[in-house]
Amino acid sequence: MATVETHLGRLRSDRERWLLSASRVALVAVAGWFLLARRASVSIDMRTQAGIYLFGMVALNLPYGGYEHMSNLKNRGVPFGARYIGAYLAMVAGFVALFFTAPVAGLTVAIAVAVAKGGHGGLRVLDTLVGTDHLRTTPQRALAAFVRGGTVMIVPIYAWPGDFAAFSTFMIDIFQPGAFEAVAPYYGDFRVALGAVFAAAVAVHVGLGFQRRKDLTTWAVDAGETALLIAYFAIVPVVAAVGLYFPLWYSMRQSARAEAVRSALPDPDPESIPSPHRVIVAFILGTAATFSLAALIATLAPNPMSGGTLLVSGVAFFSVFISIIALPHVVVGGWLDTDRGIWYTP
Ligand SMILES: CC1=C(/C=C/C(C)=C/C=C/C(C)=C/C=O)C(C)(C)CCC1
Repeated sequence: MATVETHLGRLRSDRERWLLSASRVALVAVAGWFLLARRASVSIDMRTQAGIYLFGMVALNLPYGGYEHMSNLKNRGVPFGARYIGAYLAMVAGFVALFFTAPVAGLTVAIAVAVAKGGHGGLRVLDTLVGTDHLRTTPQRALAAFVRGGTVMIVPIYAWPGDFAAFSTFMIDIFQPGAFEAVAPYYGDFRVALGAVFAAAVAVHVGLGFQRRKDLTTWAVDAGETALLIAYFAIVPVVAAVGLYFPLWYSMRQSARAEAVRSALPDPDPESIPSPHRVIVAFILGTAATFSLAALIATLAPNPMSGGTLLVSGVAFFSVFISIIALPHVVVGGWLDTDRGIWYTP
């Protein structure tokens, strides 16, 4: 039996506490390993990084996304499910069209999706499991989400410019070979300007949170985790860093949040629990739709092997693909569905 303690008005079980701690320990361990490796002049090559990314994102993180949809759509009736899936597919189609017609804009949106997902998802974990009393207004919450999510992409844009630009090129080349060249000369200035905006955002977020805190712990956990994420993305090479962040941090913490939400609700009516065969059919249909979409994009795109080798091209292709299916996940499932969306917090 998990012991339950009241913390800032929230309920946390041992398992939820364990998952939060495990996500922090995992990031510290990965960053520590890369720090030691660098000191010992051991560098990991791009093939290994790409293998880590694909394992983390495809084998570990993708199934978690499927689970989020399943639990979100469970028992919500056919009209709701149809509207949700309709809106979802419309956004997917729009984003695919954007990549084909304006891939630089497509890449920009993909980066924004990763920031939004890490940021808003992370904020909801804090809401449920830690407390966010230090974040009083909507603009302050938006700033908190920007800072948390910004660690995932903005810190690597600054800390790993070579690899970031190379993979940006591969992602764009899938659709229009050579199109990155038009913006490549601005990367250096953009990197410095974005880095400065981000540093200012972090300072304001941490400072304002301290000023408005009710309880020092909540603010300290937020500030400490922000510092951990910044250090992690600055130390760990970008491809391995992103590939491990989503399964080890994002999904692990969301599953702790989902557990807390579930245990805060009354026990479900046994009649409303879907039968195993419906769950299995839904999972298979979801998997088939996901893989068919990937196959369709790979078939239609002029240059799906833009990175040259299988693993490097796989990272570029999967990053485009996961962003395409994650955009409606964030907008439809996360922002529009305020009743029981993917980041629902009671
Ligand atoms: C631009 C760029 C990248 C982009 C990755 C993206 C955009 C990942 C999106 C992930 C999402 C949305 C996951 C959701 O669960 C890499 C590969 C890190 C390499 C460096 C350059």
